[in-house]
Order: sequence, then C-alpha cells, then structure tokens
Amino acid sequence: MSSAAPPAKSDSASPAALRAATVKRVERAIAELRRGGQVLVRNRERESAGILMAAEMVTPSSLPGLTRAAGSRPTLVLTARRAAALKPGQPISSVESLALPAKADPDFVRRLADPTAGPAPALSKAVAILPEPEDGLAASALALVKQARLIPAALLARLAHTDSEGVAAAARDADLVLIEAEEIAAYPALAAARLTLAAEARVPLADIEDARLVAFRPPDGGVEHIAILIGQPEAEIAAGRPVLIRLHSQCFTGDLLGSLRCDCGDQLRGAIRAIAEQGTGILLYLAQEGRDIGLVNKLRAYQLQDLGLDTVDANEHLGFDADERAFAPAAEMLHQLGATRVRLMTNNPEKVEGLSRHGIEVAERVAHAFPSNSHNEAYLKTKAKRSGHMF
Ligand SMILES: Nc1nc2c(ncn2[C@@H]2O[C@H](COP(=O)(O)OP(=O)(O)OP(=O)(O)O)[C@@H](O)[C@H]2O)c(=O)[nH]1
Ligand SMILES: [Zn+2]
Repeated sequence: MSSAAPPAKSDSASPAALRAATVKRVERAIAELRRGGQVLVRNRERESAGILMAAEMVTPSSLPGLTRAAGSRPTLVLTARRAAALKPGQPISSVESLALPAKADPDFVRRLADPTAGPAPALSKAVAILPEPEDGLAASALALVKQARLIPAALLARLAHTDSEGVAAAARDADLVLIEAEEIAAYPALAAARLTLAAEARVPLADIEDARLVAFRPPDGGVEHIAILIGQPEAEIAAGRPVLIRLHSQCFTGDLLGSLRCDCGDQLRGAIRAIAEQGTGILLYLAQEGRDIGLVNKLRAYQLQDLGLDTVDANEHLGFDADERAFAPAAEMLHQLGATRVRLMTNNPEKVEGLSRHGIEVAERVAHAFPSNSHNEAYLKTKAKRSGHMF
C-alpha cells in the first residue's frame, strides 16, 4: 500500500477530483484497519496527529509497534456509550480516552473495548479516564473505526512532531496511510452521494413475477444496495402519484435463515406481497446489517441480549448508538429512481424523518407490523418502548 500523503489542495484540482481522492484515501484507511494495520490521522486545524489501530485487532506485536512508530504510548479511545457501561453513573463526554498500564496485553485491551471478550478490567489509577486533549484526534479515530464496522474502540498514539515534515516522516517510516480529520468527517456524505447504478435485471419473484432488481454500488468497495422495482413505478411517478415504498435493512439472520429473534423475514416478504397487491412500488434492500453495526457486531449484540440486555442497551454496551443507520443512501437511490414522493411502509418514525431530511416527501406512513413469536416478543416491545416504533 502506498504511503502517499494527501496532495496539497491546489487550485487546479477540481472539486470532483478532490472528493474522489478523499473517498479513495478513507477506503484505504478502512481496509488497513480491517486487516489490523495502523493509520496516521492528522487534524490540520488543531495541528495534531496520531497513529491509530482498531482495538479489536490488537496483537502482542502491534502494541509496542504503535509506541515505536508514534514515539508515545497509546491510549485506548472509547465511545461515551462504552465508557458509560464501564463506569456507570459517571458524567462522561462524547469520547473518552483511557490510560493503559505498561503491562496491558491484547486480552486486557479487548476486554475493555468489547463486552463479549470477557469481564472488563476495573477502572483504577492505572486504567483511568484521562482528560481529553482538545486535538480532535480521538473523535476522528472512532469515526474511522466505526466506518470499518469494527468495535468502536481505537488505540491512539499521538505524534510528538506534528509539523508537515514530522508527520510526513512518520508516515514514510512506518509506511502508513495518512488521512486528514476533515476527510473522515466528509466521507459518509461523499460515499452516499457517489452511488452508481451497477446492474439491472428482471427477476420474477414467487409473489410477483413483474419484478426488477437494480444494484447501486457504493464507492467504498462495500456491498451493493438493491432496489426491487415491482410493476411500473415509473408510471406512478409520471402521473405525479406517490410511490409505495419500503426501506428494508439487511438482516442475514432474519431474511435468509428465517431467524425468529426479529421480525425482518416477515417484514421483507410481507412488503413484497403488499407492493404486489397494490400493483406497483419499490423495496430498497439496504446493506445496513444490524442497524448498520455489521453482522459480526450484531452477533455480539445477540450474545449480550442472551445475558439480559435489551436490543438498545446491547448496542450501547458495545459502544454504538442504538441505531447507526444513515438515510443518505436510501434517499440517493430514490432520487436516482425519480421517486421523490412516497408512501412509506414502516413503524419507525426515524425513517420518516430521515427520508424527509434528505429531500424525499413522505406523503403517508403505512403501518407494517406482523404477529410476534415467543423469541422476538421482548425485542418488539423494546422497539415500541425505547425506539418509538408505532405498533
Ligand atoms: N444491532 C441490532 N440489530 C438488529 C437486532 N435485531 C434486528 N436487527 C437489525 O435491525 C434491522 C431491522 O431493520 P428494519 O426492519 O428495516 O427497520 P426497523 O427500524 O425495525 O423499522 P420498521 O421499518 O418499522 O421495520 C436489520 O438490519 C436487522 O439486522 C438487534 O438485536 N441488534
Ligand atoms: Zn432481523
């Protein structure tokens, strides 16, 4: 992997080229983190820089390696959610950094970061929450690790020399991707805006033969989002009528395996049937597994739920928000399909608001609930009680 530093912003580079370069660099950084590598992050505005790696990927050699590359000992950066789980009842800010004792090994780090890795070490003088430096690096590190769909916890070692030469030398010496804090912040919106229509095909379904699949490819090498077009939504759009749609977030366990832990399988097939009955509509099958924490983290959340947490607390103990989904990709697909006025099948008020924020007019919410079973009853109750779902 090249260690090329971001080019200085010249007047000759077009905004589109700069956006493409940003997406490329963030994708490289994500790939590095997912394979256990290190990334150099710089905040030009605050003249700070540090080297980070994902806490869940730490190995015996990477801890001293990080210290060597940065010239300082790493701290463990956690989300406020995770810090609150480690230290209930304490006031916490948005991001927390923990000092690590010199003897900290990978298992010690992982148990602080991941509640499914074993009992967390108690916070003490040696493992204390540190006053957060105003350099913005911890928040950038967490945002990047989250984009990599890893447990949102990072080891971050700050550089002593943060002038351009010092940063360039650190990147060169350790062969690191160098990424700017502003690029990490800009990435989610840029990535959603650059969905490209990759392929389209007629796919007759058991419940409706007149169906077409359109695949939208994200620029980050991630899984494509799929629009399932039933009947002729184009005719509805041309006639100025709102299109019946469903936003369905991918659920490997529910959609494919028929898991009884959730209602996703029923909702998926039920939505296709409902659209088929009405004759026309669109189902967006969104690659946002586990409310966008990813399948691996969803399995961790299930493990915590088996120990007594509900679906909201389980996400938060892992360090995530209860729902990490963004609505920009769904809205972008609808814009590209021309369906900007919709009747939305959902029980989730957040989906109505999320689409509206991105310029989609939700003319009507259509309820979309199915009977519960003994395995998903508590899950559905929690959605109603804590996430505002209207059942
Ligand atoms: N993190 C997490 N995700 C879950 C859990 N159970 C189901 N999911 C995910 O939740 C998502 C459900 O998505 P949807 O059915 O589209 O959305 P919703 O918020 O329930 O809203 P509705 O439109 O009313 O169905 C899927 O991505 C599932 O994988 C859980 O316990 N934890
Ligand atoms: Zn599900």
